[in-house]
Amino acid sequence: MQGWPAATRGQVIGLLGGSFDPAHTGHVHITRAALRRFGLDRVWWLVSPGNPLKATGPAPLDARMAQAAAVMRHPRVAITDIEARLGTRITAQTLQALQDRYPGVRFVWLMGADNLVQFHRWNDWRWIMDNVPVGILARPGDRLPARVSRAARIYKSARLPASASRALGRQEAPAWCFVDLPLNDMSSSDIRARGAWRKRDRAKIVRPVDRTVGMVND
Ligand SMILES: Nc1ncnc2c1ncn2[C@@H]1O[C@H](COP(=O)(O)OP(=O)(O)OP(=O)(O)O)[C@@H](O)[C@H]1O
Ligand SMILES: O=C(O)c1ccc[n+]([C@@H]2O[C@H](COP(=O)([O-])O)[C@@H](O)[C@H]2O)c1
Repeated sequence: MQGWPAATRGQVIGLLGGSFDPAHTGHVHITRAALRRFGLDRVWWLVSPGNPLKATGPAPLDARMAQAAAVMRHPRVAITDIEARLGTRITAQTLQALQDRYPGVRFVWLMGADNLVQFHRWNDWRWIMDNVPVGILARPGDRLPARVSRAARIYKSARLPASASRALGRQEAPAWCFVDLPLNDMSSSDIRARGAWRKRDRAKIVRPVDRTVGMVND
């Protein structure tokens, strides 16, 4: 979307950061689950200029934004290039900038279980835990490793049971919650490995690379 998404005081906004290189049904699936399970008013996708821990850069931002907008169509979900606008790619900095820009709005950081496994390698990851509630969504292969990850162990006492997940956005940080959900095994790296993304003229792709997307969005 162009410009800054609207939000009003007291709203709970889930932030799903990602390379989205390309976006796929797994992203759609967890976004819809997050809206429901974490009681969110909105979800904003933060299409990243580039993951600070990945050596190789993603496809051009415009192409990833267009693909993401084609895949994720939902009245309560906005596809944004907020990090490019802010000039940030480190999540802690992005969150701090958003808190400054949207006073009174409650943000929840969303991520798949694979990211919890290596969360302790992120820049200022403890700042994130201490300042923003975190919602974790199950991902094939990563449910168990996530639960025993370093971040999960260190912040064990801040874990909210899944039965209380809808309260996550109203909790004071540190608070995190892991929810199980029907698994979706899509991944961007698989799509890239199949040549279904990078080998095309990415700037022109505006339709979903995965035909099941229509069903998921219905
Ligand atoms: N199938 C999935 N199930 C659960 N979470 C997912 C799934 N796909 C992506 N995610 C989560 O969505 C966020 C953005 O993911 P990202 O854009 O990196 O896609 P990806 O498929 O993980 O890409 P790659 O394969 O290149 O690592 C991350 O928090 C990731 O954990
Ligand atoms: O801030 C960090 O150090 C950091 C390290 C790794 C990943 N992230 C963010 O995590 C999100 C998921 O990244 P990715 O590449 O797995 O889609 C995306 O918003 C990244 O910017 C952030």
